[in-house]
Amino acid sequence: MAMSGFEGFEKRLEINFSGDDPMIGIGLRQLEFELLEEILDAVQCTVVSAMGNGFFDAYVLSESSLFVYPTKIIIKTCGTTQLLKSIPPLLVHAHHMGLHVSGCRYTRGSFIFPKAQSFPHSSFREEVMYLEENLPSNLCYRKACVMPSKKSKSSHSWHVYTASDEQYMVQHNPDMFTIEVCMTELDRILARKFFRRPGDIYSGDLSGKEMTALTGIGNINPAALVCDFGFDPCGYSMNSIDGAQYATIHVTPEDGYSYASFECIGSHYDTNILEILKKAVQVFRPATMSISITGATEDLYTRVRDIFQPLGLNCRSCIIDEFPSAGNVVFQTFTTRRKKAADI
Ligand SMILES: C[S@+](CC[C@H](N)C(=O)[O-])C[C@H]1O[C@@H](n2cnc3c(N)ncnc32)[C@H](O)[C@@H]1O
Repeated sequence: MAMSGFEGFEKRLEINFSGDDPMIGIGLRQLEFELLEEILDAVQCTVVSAMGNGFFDAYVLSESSLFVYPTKIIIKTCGTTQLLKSIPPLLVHAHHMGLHVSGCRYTRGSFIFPKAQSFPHSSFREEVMYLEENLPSNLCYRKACVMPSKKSKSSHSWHVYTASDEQYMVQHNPDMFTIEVCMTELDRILARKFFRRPGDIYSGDLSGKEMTALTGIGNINPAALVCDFGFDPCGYSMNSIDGAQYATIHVTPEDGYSYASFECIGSHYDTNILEILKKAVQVFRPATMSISITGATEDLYTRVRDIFQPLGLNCRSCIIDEFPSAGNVVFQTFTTRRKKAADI
């Protein structure tokens, strides 16, 4: 942990694969646990809890989450983890299974403690150089961009890198989108629910279950299965699985650098997703928030913006950029009325 505090803002890496393997129905899910541990070792985090269904496996990590689908892997890590170092061992193991990379997307917000990060995360420039050096040359459609929250010098930006090959451009499903919510300055009373009670002797699993119930996180999507973990003395992580779709929440409740994230994937035909998003934000009532949607339509990001107004969270900036194979990435920032737009 940084001397200054825990870095809640996550780095997120999604890698898509393709191949002629007859086992493609299982694909990356065949990876033995020891090999997953080896990949996570390079990142400097560990598995603390796991579950799966017919579609994918979901792991809660000591620093955020890992999702393994047959041809897609998503790793999200916070703190001072070195997420991009997962790429070389992951590509080696995938290659042994007859899978090759067809698409990659790396995203993150602005770190609260950027100086605490080490190689290859000391700057976005360094991250992009590392990605360029470690991804195969068939990913010829590449783009890196920092999306600011304001035209002037901004304190919060969304960093996006995408790379894909011809095949991924064809296979990519435009009906799906990813929502990444980063919340800071959490309501202090609500944040306290993510501290363990002094003297409790619960395991991380039991503590997580208690936090899920106490905070209302368990009601966000009653149809989903939840795997949760409560850290000691504070902090919380959960993954939920609902068919082929996941959602994940991570909480750093410490005052001064409180942070929570919510992420889910959705389909443009799924009308329930906005209600889920609204419920997730209400658990934390942040004073500042950013929402990034990859694969967004105008209808979707407008509706997302509008659901938060009744909660007192006003949209302060909205920036849109197009990425090959990822479609539109829309980055919106919000603050409560009591905060001035100049604060973000
Ligand atoms: C892993 S969790 C959730 C991370 C997530 N990215 C976030 O901050 O939203 C981080 C919280 O758990 C606390 N924590 C306690 N023990 C920890 C451990 N062994 N590893 C990581 N975090 C731990 C941290 O102080 C922090 O409040």
